[in-house]
Amino acid sequence: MVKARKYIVKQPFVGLPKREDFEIVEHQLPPIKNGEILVKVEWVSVDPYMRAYNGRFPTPYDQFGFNVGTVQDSKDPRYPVGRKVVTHKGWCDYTIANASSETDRVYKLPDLKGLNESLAVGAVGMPGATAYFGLLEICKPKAGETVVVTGAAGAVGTVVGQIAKIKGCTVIGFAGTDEKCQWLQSLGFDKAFNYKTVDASKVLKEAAPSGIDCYFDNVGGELSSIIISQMNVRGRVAVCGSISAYNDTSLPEATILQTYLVFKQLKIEGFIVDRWLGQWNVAFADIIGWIKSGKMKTQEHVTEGFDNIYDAFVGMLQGENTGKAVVKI
Ligand SMILES: NC(=O)C1=CN([C@@H]2O[C@H](COP(=O)(O)OP(=O)(O)OC[C@H]3O[C@@H](n4cnc5c(N)ncnc54)[C@H](OP(=O)(O)O)[C@@H]3O)[C@@H](O)[C@H]2O)C=CC1
Ligand SMILES: CCCCC/C=C/C=O
Repeated sequence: MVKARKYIVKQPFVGLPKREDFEIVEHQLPPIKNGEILVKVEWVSVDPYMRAYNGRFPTPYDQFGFNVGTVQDSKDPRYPVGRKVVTHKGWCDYTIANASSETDRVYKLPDLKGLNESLAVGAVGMPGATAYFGLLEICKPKAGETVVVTGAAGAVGTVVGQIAKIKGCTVIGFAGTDEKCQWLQSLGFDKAFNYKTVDASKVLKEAAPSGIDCYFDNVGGELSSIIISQMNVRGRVAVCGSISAYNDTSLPEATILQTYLVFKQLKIEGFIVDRWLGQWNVAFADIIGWIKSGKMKTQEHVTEGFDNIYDAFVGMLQGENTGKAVVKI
């Protein structure tokens, strides 16, 4: 019998999630059954969808999310003891997973070619696949075009901007501090602006005098409306998320964008990365290749310790992370 710990969400979040919305529960894991594996978790991911999806589930529920670990016991020959795996079993230190379960989402750790295993919840995990397919399949950027990405210094945004550079585009990012913006320019972004301090409309007119062709929207809100109002005819918008409003309790006032959508004939498409689940490995292979060849850089904001996952989560929601927010268990 293994003693395990996990985070339970006790009550619906109101505004920014509070520590008392969670409870850490210690429990005995039963012996594994046929088809199951026992996993020792080493890396846990904290992501915005854990906030955004909160209202979808009746409480209490186990906090879901991707993690990376090692198989300690196995009754599934595909996942022998010692095998490194990714699961969607969330914020826990030990867990039992079933690779045949859609919700457990077990898959073998990709061959990272010596890169850090934590990347499997970042650039070589769900956020990397989000950036890859959202940009390439929805925005379809062409060399020479101008791409704007918000949430640019985060897990998804850093990968979006760097893929757009690899594809020969001019890339403009928006992030929440001057330090993040300087770092984005060191990654090769042509321009990066602190959305908290600049006049976004003005800086965009200067940085993209010929207009914007593609917009990868991670944040929503007025910043997105300003960007969309400066797009070129037949521009493409990939709506990935709206983190600017995840903690809001009521919908903010909206700018009327229909005029721009019609006259500029824009294409706007929301997406969930699961749409390409069967092709995530294609994204991972390309991203690993770009990292290994030096064309793409990654950074992680690492929090240490199981007891600190809540702090890592709200820190990420408040912009403490540059790059991917992860927790080392
Ligand atoms: N559609 C899909 O399938 C998926 C969607 N997503 C979405 O992608 C987006 C980015 O996720 P991810 O890269 O994991 O997270 P990040 O690593 O970018 O972390 C979240 C960041 O959001 C920024 N932020 C917080 N509040 C605001 C605000 N009011 N306005 C603008 N930015 C804000 C902060 O950076 P800063 O300092 O710049 O403010 C913070 O660091 C989210 O909207 C998420 O929901 C993610 C994965 C899959
Ligand atoms: C279960 C993995 C899919 C996460 C999609 C995220 C959407 C919004 O943030």
